[in-house]
Amino acid sequence: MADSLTKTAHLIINGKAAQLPEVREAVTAMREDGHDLQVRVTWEGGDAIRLVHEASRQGVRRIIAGGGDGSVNEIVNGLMELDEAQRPALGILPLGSANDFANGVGLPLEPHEALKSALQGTTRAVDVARLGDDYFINMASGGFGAEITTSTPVALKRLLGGGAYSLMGMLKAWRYQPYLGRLRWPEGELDTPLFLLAIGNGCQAGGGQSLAPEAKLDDGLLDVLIVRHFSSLGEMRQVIAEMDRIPEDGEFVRTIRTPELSFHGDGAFPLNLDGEPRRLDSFTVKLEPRALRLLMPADCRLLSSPAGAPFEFSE
Ligand SMILES: Nc1ncnc2c1ncn2[C@@H]1O[C@H](COP(=O)(O)OP(=O)(O)OP(=O)(O)O)[C@@H](O)[C@H]1O
Ligand SMILES: [Mg+2]
Repeated sequence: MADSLTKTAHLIINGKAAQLPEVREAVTAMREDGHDLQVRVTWEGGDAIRLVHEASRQGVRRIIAGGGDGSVNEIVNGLMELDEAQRPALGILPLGSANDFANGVGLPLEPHEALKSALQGTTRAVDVARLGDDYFINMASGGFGAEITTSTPVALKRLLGGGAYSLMGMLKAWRYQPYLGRLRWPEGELDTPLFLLAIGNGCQAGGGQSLAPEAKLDDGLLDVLIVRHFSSLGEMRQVIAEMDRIPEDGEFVRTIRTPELSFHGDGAFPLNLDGEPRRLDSFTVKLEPRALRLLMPADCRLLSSPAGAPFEFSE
């Protein structure tokens, strides 16, 4: 254990956040505690993946992602390109504006606590979702969910918070159209005009919106939220009421749990992977069960079984 604490960990940090005094202080404090923590800074998108590969070639077994959900997503993609046996464990130093994944997992947000938890915490194998060649660890949100998580998070907050009248006006002004397509999963299918689709490995997106409140990171299942298109204020009130309790089979809101889900649409469907925007006609999301070891506090609420094990080097 003492031996493992002296081994190198890499903090790969978004250049935007690298000079924050509290980050410097946290790194210094961890080094004073005896951790061999090296820092790598990104300049632009794509750097983090390259730095993950470099770290892995140097035999680094722990990588800490310093940044927001986009940085975590990029580092997860870098890690998933590596063979599972060589794949370093992932810790998170949340430095984004939303930090939906870190918040959902319940990771400490204060830099010193976050680094401490990453370097001294337990490691747990968690599922990672894959869509084509892209991985995501937290959530894919589609339809209105994708529009709002990229452009106007305020709108989703209004929907969930009950500001129906203003939202309905806004949707009309946008000439809001439903997304047509068919959802398929191993146990069923659904052909319905969609308002919002959320595919959760983690539980929240869009800056704290709990779209998959029951999601677990290690259950081999995606928690899918399907919200059917609505066209009147009365229907919207019903949607809002249902979003409040997220039923399994409501009039507009439906939830399913599945290891795999595909969507075949009539046109380009806006989709957001961990906050990164895409437009796709059709796609399939599959889980890679327990493919990544996450460094986290032992009592994480997103795990289906409670106890974690202290980080051990496998070599
Ligand atoms: N030095 C840099 N300056 C600006 N952008 C960068 C830099 N390095 C990397 N990036 C890009 O910034 C993107 C977003 O960063 P990140 O997710 O860390 O912050 P954020 O968007 O503020 O966080 P959140 O998604 O939690 O709100 C990354 O995916 C990466 O492509
Ligand atoms: Mg799950």
